[in-house]
Amino acid sequence: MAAPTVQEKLPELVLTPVDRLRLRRTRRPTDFLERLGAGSPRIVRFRLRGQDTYLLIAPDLVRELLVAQGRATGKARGHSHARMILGQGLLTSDGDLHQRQRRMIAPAFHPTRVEQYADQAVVTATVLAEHPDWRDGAVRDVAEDMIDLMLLNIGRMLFGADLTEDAGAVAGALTTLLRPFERRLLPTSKLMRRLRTPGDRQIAAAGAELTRVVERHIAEHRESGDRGDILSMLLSARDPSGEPMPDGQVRDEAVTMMLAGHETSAAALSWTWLFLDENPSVAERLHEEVDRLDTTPTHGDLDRLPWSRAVIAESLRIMPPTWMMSRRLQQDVVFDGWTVPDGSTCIVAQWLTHRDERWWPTPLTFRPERWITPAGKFDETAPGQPPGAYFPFGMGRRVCLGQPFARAELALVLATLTRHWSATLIPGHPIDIRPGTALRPAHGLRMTLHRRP
Ligand code: HEM
Repeated sequence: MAAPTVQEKLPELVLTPVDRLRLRRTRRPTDFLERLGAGSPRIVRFRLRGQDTYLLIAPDLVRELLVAQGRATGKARGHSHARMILGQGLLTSDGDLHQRQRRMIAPAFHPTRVEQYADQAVVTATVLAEHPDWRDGAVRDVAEDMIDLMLLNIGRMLFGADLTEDAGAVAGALTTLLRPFERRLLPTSKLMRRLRTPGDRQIAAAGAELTRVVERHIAEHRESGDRGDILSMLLSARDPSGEPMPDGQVRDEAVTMMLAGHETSAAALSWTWLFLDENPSVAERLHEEVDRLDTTPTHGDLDRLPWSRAVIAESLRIMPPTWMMSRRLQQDVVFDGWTVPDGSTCIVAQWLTHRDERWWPTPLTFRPERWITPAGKFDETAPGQPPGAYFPFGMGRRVCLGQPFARAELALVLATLTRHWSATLIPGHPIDIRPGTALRPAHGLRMTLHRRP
């Protein structure tokens, strides 16, 4: 059967005035996604700020967009705010520039380098585990501590340096970036969006602050030469014609990695602390696994940490730090027999697909055992989910460049910290999500620390 023509459009999901009112009151764009996904459609067409937009929920459609049609898509318009800070870095660039940059940067994520970065992350986590602020009975905002830890990790990995003194600038810039994203998906009025989002000037100021931090590190690297970190690689990289990366591009890539690589990982670990508190038997099995390690784990121990890896995989499934992604079609594409026209925005949402009972039995139950094979190994295909049902790091040409590092880092940091510590949420602490550039706990995570015997 021939695909319907562009004129025979997929019927539009029209939100009722009550829906719109309700959504206007929520701070959570994920509520909007859930409203669109109600009734378990595979694909939904709706109007977003006067534009035809398609939400692809079924795994095969997610794959079709991100993998099969990877060349026929670009980043959606919604990235214009992000470009004010990230410039033409990997996350926000498109086409030939993106491809050239990705090729030039890929060696920085060679497996031997990833091993070094991951082992460095363990060193940083050990410092936190032994920090005087982490004492038995102390109440900490664990989400904040995870942000600080990941900022230290990304600083070491990128600049071979301690980012602590720049933490304020980086965190402030992030917050500024975060707000427009939070409102982006909601069908609110233009006025509401303007009231709730920072102006261009504030965003530009946040970008300038980040530029200052990165430029200082570039200058220091030029003086000291190769330090074995990512910035050294960026400065020494050459394109096929032997040209180095212009300084502005190095800045954009470094800022991109600083932002892409720390908030996501911190969010993943924060939710994991909460899941462990809510699921004592999971925590117990984790403690048994990490107690079997004689010393602090290293990258070489990952095979001995299947449960730690399964806990992280399950956490990334239920609380995916990247909870949705968008693309702009650069040609007509047929999805499920419907022709989606060139120029349309397509959205895929980990928040929906990862939590859909069509592909995940008891989707909201935290069950790390899904990821364990009968032989007791961690395996990402163990749940038997269809391809495209699990994509915390994206898929296809633009799959997360930091993925191998992030997976190793998360499992090793978790193992390192839980060898010495467990944590319980303080009674009455409110739990809600804050879906910004990453899905974070809206009110932080105030937890009591318990030193393990
Ligand atoms: C739990 C941790 C992380 C998660 C969940 C995550 C998620 C993602 C996702 C979903 C994408 C694809 C975005 C899209 O296709 O539109 C992405 C891209 C990217 N990520 Fe990550 N990420 C994580 C950690 C990291 C780390 C640690 C780094 C670097 C040190 C990093 C660097 C990047 C870069 C450079 C891209 C852009 C790739 C491209 O467009 O070619 N990420 N990430």
